[in-house]
Amino acid sequence: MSDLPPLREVIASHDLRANKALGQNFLLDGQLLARIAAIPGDVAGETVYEVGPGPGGLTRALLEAGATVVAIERDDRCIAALKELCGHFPDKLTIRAGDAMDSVEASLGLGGAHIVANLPYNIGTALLVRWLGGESWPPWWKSLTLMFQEEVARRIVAEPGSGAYGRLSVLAQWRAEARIALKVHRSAFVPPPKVMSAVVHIVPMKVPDGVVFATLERLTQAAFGQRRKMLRQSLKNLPHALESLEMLDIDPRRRAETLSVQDFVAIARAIDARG
Ligand SMILES: C[S@@+](CC[C@H](N)C(=O)[O-])C[C@H]1O[C@@H](n2cnc3c(N)ncnc32)[C@H](O)[C@@H]1O
Repeated sequence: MSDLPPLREVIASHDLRANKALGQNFLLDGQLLARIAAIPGDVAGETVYEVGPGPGGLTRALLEAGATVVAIERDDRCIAALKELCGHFPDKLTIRAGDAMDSVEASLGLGGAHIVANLPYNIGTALLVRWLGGESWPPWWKSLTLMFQEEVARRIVAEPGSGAYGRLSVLAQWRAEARIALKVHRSAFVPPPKVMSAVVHIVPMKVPDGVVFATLERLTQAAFGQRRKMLRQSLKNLPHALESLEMLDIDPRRRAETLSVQDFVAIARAIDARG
């Protein structure tokens, strides 16, 4: 929208100096923001839930792509700036002031929404695990398009045998498809963070039968909590785990990082069948 003030002007007029404690690293490059907004596909007519809109750069890009946006922001200084944006997109933007960690998303009427966020790094992983968790699948969201530190993004999409493969890889990949959609150089942010970033795109897939999320969570926590140890050691306190390995013919001398996502699913299913 041509009559929108430049983001730098919004930041100056609302005195939005970046607050480190809130993980504030803003994106101001319109072309880059449009590329991120396009990652979920065509969002025209779709609802997008955005966490941490800040001065509203990504929010603008999503609105310009035709989405209806519900955004939650914790920093009151940003709320006034975002309210101005509402005036440019009547009925298309809803701003919630509050903490995304406390937000009861089910009450926001977000069913079928895409989640798109340049996340504050301190809460990114916790929110991701929450969105990936839950017994009901497919989830209420249609896709996740989330900015992480590149190292975390690599863990989410990692394959077995790599150093990055771990609990987050299994939780993200057992019933969803995860890929790195875009790498973002640290210099694209104001102020630049110390490390590089990447946008991960996650789409739900069919859930494997007979597996409970909580079991998979306990299993991956135990297995990767002591990732250098053999499974017979790391899983010895998890009820039914060692019998399940035996039943599945998985060598208990193996280490967690050598098991595929399907192996973890099979072990969790066998534990649940016994429990
Ligand atoms: C990395 S900045 C991204 C800002 C903007 N989306 C952009 O791309 O320029 C993260 C934003 O999340 C907000 N934030 C931090 N913790 C939050 C929380 N718990 N709930 C909601 N928003 C939060 C910050 O105030 C900040 O605006």
